[in-house]
Amino acid sequence: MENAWLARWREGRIGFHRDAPHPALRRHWPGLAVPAGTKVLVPLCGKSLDMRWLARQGHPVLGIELAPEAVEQFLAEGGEPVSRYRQAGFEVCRQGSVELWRGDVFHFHIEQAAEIGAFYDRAALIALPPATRQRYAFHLAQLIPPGARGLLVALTRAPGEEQAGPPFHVSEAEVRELFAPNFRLTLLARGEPEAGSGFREHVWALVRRGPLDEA
Ligand SMILES: C[S@@+](CC[C@H](N)C(=O)[O-])C[C@H]1O[C@@H](n2cnc3c(N)ncnc32)[C@H](O)[C@@H]1O
Repeated sequence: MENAWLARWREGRIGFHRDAPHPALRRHWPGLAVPAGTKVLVPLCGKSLDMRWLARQGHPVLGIELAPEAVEQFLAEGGEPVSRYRQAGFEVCRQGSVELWRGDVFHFHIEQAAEIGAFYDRAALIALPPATRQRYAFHLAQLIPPGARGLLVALTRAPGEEQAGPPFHVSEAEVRELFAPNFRLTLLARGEPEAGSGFREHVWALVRRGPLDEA
């Protein structure tokens, strides 16, 4: 069966896309104190302008995205020259200091992740169905070195709507359960319910634990 996200991109059903960098990124990224020059992994990146914002803060960015439309639209909207090559089964497109790896995030492995030192997940975890979220949290932990930090913007749905999705309702308890084995978590902010949808975004800071860093 075709991944439902590919159909969404083909049909232009991308209500999740924002036409400006996410306020939570602008507000909370500086507090993580990730040094400029640190490469930031952006899993399930879509064509998010958050990647350009991160690049402007001096970070090389590595986005991973399944949908060719997302990648091509991002590059076209950037308007800068693009270089393309294939690596490890991915089509990699580089524009300025942003590289987009087109393919399945679960096929992206540690050998390709050598330089990554931080991450940013907005609407990646919550794009995945329950069983896949466990796999994602574990996979992310494999790609991120001890001490690396990241921001996670998750989402809850209005009471009574929790079974719908995507985007999926992911409670605070589930975020803790998924990530606590490998990350230290701090809930930074609980957003207000969005008018109409009732979606609430929650912002978390995560730090990858080292082997001696007890839960
Ligand atoms: C809810 S959107 C969020 C996009 C982006 N983070 C943003 O904030 O606009 C989720 C994205 O994940 C992509 N996606 C879904 N499954 C994926 C997978 N297994 N590997 C890579 N990308 C995937 C979809 O195509 C979609 O663009």
